[in-house]
Amino acid sequence: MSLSAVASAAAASTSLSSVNPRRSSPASRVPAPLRRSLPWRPLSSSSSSRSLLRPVSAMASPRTAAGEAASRKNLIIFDAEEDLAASLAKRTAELSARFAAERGTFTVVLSGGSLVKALRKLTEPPYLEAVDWSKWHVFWVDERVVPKDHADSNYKLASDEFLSKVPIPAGQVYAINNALSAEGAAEDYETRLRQLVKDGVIGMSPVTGFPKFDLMLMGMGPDGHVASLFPGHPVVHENQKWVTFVKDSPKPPPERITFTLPVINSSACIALVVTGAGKAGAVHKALSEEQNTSDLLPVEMVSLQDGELTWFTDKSAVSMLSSL
Ligand SMILES: O=C1O[C@H](COP(=O)(O)O)[C@@H](O)[C@H](O)[C@H]1O
Repeated sequence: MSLSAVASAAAASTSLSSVNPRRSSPASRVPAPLRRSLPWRPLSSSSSSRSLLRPVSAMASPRTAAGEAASRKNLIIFDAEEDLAASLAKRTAELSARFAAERGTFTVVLSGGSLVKALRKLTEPPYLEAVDWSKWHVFWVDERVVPKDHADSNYKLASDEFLSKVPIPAGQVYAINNALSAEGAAEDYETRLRQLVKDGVIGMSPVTGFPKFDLMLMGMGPDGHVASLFPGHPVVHENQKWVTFVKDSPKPPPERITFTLPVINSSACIALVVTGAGKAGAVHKALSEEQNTSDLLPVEMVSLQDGELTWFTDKSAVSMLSSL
């Protein structure tokens, strides 16, 4: 798929998005080559370097359950990682202002990995001065059970690249207790989350009964894993606990704690940052229409009950999506 194909898909859909979907199916108005396998309806295309797309209503698809009607999914494709980072910073700052005004706090959940570098523009003007960092409460969607100064620590990565550069109060940064076993650290983290819900720092989803974080900033591995929920691992199906653990992660280090899918899926907003050709296969499986519901990757199981999931991608990551 060339960029021009993406751009023309976006151009086609810009006019489509003005059509009332109740009167006319957007998909039926897409030019024939795009129609058959175009699950995403572009919202706008303000420049050749960006395409903003939203799934057609049918994308809420057979695999979604009742109650997910309020969920929204967007796909943004950037020419350059620099543009992605700028857009991610802008979106995060907007959400920070919105939730701080609405709730008095902004609960932000970080992953490790490549996501962290994409946050760098938040540490620069205008965001460094404009964001009310005193409202931020920071959590990890997954963490490796290693010392905080270990090269594999997601805390260390975030601290070095992001948290040390912005004035979030230290008491509002919730690292795991790495002195405990994986099981103990998961239990301890869940206990602390429950207390923060009682204290009114973290909201609760009235729909799911799980905590509702304002924004999860997450990456995805080349195998389609999110957090430390790996394909085929039984913890992917955990539906009671808020936080669980693995001791046999296929990606080192083996011992980790992770939010469970019900918690991830109760978020108000998720920004899923996925770049590079190495992730194109998982992106294709997750976003193409040819979905096999019996063999879902963890990323395919990310489906917000009542919130907005936005994929921040680049051309390489979506290069196997023939529908664009
Ligand atoms: O192990 C992990 O991997 C994923 C993906 O990392 P990436 O470098 O491929 O983006 C990350 O989201 C997760 O937090 C981390 O523990």
